[in-house]
Amino acid sequence: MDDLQLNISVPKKDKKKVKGIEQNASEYKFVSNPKFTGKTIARKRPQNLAQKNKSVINNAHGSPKVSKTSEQGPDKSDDLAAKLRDLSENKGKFQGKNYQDLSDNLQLKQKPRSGGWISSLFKNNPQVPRIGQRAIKPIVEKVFAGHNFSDLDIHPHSVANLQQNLGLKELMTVQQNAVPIILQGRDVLIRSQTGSGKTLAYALPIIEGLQAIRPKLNRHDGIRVIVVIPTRELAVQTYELFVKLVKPFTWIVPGLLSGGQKRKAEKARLRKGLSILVGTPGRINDHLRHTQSLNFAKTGCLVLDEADRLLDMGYEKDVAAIVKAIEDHKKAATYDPMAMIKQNIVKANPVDDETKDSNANEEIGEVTIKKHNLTEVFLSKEKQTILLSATLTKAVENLAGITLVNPVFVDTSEGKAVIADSLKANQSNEPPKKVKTNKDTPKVPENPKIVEKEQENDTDEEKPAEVKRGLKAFTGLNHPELFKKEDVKQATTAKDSVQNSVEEDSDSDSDYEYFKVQKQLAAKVKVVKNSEDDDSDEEVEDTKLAPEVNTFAEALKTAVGEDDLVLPATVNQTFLIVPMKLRLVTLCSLIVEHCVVNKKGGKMIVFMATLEMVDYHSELIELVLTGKDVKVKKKKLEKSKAKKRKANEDDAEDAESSEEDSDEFQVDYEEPSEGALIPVDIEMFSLHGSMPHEQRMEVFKQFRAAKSGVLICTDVAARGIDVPRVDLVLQYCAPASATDYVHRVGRTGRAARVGAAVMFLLPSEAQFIRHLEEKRIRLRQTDETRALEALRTIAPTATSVQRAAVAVQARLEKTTHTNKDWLLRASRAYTSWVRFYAGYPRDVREYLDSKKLHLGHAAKAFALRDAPATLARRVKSNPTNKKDRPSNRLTVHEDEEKKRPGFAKLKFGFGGRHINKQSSMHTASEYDSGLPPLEHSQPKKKKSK
Ligand SMILES: Nc1ncnc2c1ncn2[C@@H]1O[C@H](COP(=O)(O)OP(=O)(O)OP(=O)(O)O)[C@@H](O)[C@H]1O
Repeated sequence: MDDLQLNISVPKKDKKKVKGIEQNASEYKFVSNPKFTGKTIARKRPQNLAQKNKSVINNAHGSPKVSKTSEQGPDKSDDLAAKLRDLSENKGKFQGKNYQDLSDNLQLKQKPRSGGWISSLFKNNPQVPRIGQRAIKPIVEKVFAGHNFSDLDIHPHSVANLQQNLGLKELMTVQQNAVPIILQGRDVLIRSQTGSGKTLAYALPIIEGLQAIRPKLNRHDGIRVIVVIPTRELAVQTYELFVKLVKPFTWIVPGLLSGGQKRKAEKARLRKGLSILVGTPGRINDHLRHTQSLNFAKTGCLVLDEADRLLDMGYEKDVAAIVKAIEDHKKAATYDPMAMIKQNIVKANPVDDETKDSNANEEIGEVTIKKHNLTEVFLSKEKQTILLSATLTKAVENLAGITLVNPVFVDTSEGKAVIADSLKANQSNEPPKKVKTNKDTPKVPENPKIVEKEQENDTDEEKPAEVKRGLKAFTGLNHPELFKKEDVKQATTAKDSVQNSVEEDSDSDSDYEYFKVQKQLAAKVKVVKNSEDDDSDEEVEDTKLAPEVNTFAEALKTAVGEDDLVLPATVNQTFLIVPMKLRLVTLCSLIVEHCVVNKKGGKMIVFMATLEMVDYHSELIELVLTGKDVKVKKKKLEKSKAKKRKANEDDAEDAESSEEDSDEFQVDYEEPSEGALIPVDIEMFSLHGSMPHEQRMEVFKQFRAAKSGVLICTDVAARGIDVPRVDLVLQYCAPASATDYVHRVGRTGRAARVGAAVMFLLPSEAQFIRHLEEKRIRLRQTDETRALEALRTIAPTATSVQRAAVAVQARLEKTTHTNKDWLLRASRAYTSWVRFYAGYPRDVREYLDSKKLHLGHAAKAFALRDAPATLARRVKSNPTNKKDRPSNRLTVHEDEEKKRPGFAKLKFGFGGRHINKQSSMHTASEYDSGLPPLEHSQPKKKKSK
């Protein structure tokens, strides 16, 4: 263990360096050890060394003695004057206490028996490397399109509502490109950068499609739209947008199912009826299993927002189950009076195209409102699917291949496929086009109306039957009434033959497999149909109809293969290399600088790795910087303490030993010479996935409303959330992937606003920048020498930046060592981070290598003074430290499976439960959706004889 202890001594040969620092005390610099190898550099301190090295000893009478070390210093008189001033300012503070004067002039003292290891904040730090910038040309996106909402073919009430209630007039690029296509009822995959207005790009046409349904919808008509979203906060935000958009159309009712809430209330809401359902996949699935009134027979549109996240969080089964439920419910809905009436009317009054068009439109005053194809989709048994994300992955490509039929790919980044249409290639019978450069990009008419018109022609005139069949691969085959009789016959024959061939080797338990089979089936049926239509042209038709060989597939493949990431050009991206020991004080400094010094009223988000880190850091920083005690959190803590006390009645003995432990941590601490820190007014917030639902929602609401403040959070806040006025994103812990980096940074600089993003890296992590550069992300290194300057604002009596930093660190450590609770929280945060660090995904592990961590220095970054092994033992041995396991939304009991007839069975996990193998260790608890928790199996009691 010796090699993990921290060194407090100053070896003689280092003294020159120390003096050098003292000389330039005003010019702050990280002191580095140039020979740092990333391995342990500290050594055990001989017990008596501290005494020998005391430079300023304040004896019981307060008379300062100057040590040899300081005598040798060239700026002796200055230094002495500073010390004398300190002494007069802090009269009496040092009575009877011993302080060392090392490189940073101040040291914390600790009882030798609690490990006896203390370290200097500025000593033995590894050198901060300079990372030059490579010539990377980031991809840019034009955010605004230069058109207005009134240019779209949408209801004037919607245009007015957007302007009056949302303050929106000009269209964003993604909206201009995507709205007309969605109004066409086409399946779409949309990729555009963070904060580019994707939510409105799908919500607006959906409302447009729904409001045109006549007779008007009512809430009992069933759920028409399902929007699946990975996190609760994003679900709430999206739901709120729908609420705003339906203002002019009060008969459309949006609803929210987001987990964490009482099932009973949600059930009641579902019974009352909804037109649009926004929810997290786990919760929707939960209701699918337990709520009889939830029915998707009328669902005409499915939106999968943050599609890549939905998949990499292990939600793919939930998503597949929802898609399948829509399919099953539609299939099961044999009696549909509205559809029958509509069909009969059509049969009785065959009309020509012109009359049909005029019937389809409605007159409002002098304006004629067009009925779009999407409205027809809502009235049929078909379904439109929309996938969205700012980042694409192979998994999204697979999902698109499985769920989208004859889709359109909208990518708004420069030089990419603006619109790649799977039907366009088929029509022209041209080989698939390359979409890498502007030159090769499929031509898109500038006016969205033209796009719409062209597509109308494509679908309505040239290939209506094909579109009808192809567009809805899953629903069409199961709803023969949509086809002519002969089509049905062929479809059924083809279906049978494909089904037979596939059933043998398919995994009938897997929803995902089910969709693959369905997709194959749909493609094969199309081929069969066409070969019968024209035998001689078989080969050509085959190529034409295979959805894989088209512009869409090529464009998507290229986009995924290139793996380039796009960030708003308005965000100034930088990184700061901070030695481990200085991380916490540097964080405090940046918070003070951003919220107090530079921009009064700055609003920032700080991303940390684990929920334990979030809890601990937010409370600690709030207490140290503002002096405020967090009452709510304390209450929560007391509650959980009481609960634990009840549960552990027989822990009296352990409690006693814990008391002893806390004694051990009563550090002989005194304020450093700088005296008390000046409290500043900063509002702190914290957010993570394991917080109680109400608290989580309240924090989100408060932070959104706040004019300034700091939100410390995990990646639960990295996706989609749109908090106004966030002007700085700070990544305190490196992200698990370049994609996560993009989404975290994307919380600022939204809708073309200016923002800044800073990432903290350890010296050993510096090469992570190269990894980001490979994805065309370019960052600039910030000068670390100024990073701590803001601390002088809160420690104004400090004579140097270093002194201020030590004073803040001292206060942080003092707070952490006040009592057992604090220490446990710190230890938990520390161990959770170490564990997290060891679990970085393989492709970033070479840059974020846990073997290069200095665990002793890391303890300092958690304001701990104890050796890592002691901490780990403490955390492990404390019986009250057993955390409640987060409820696992991926677990479903077998008896629940049976509640909904026809619901697909999932694979068996341990102990008769179904467990999704792909649940990610990094995110599982963050995205809990409220399903019942795992029950711990009780060990069988031995029968007493
Ligand atoms: N036409 C518009 N003009 C101005 N602001 C807009 C417009 N459309 C949307 N916005 C605003 O842009 C912000 C970002 O929108 P949104 O949350 O939909 O982005 P996003 O692309 O979904 O981002 P992310 O990928 O991070 O989820 C929101 O504050 C929204 O109100």
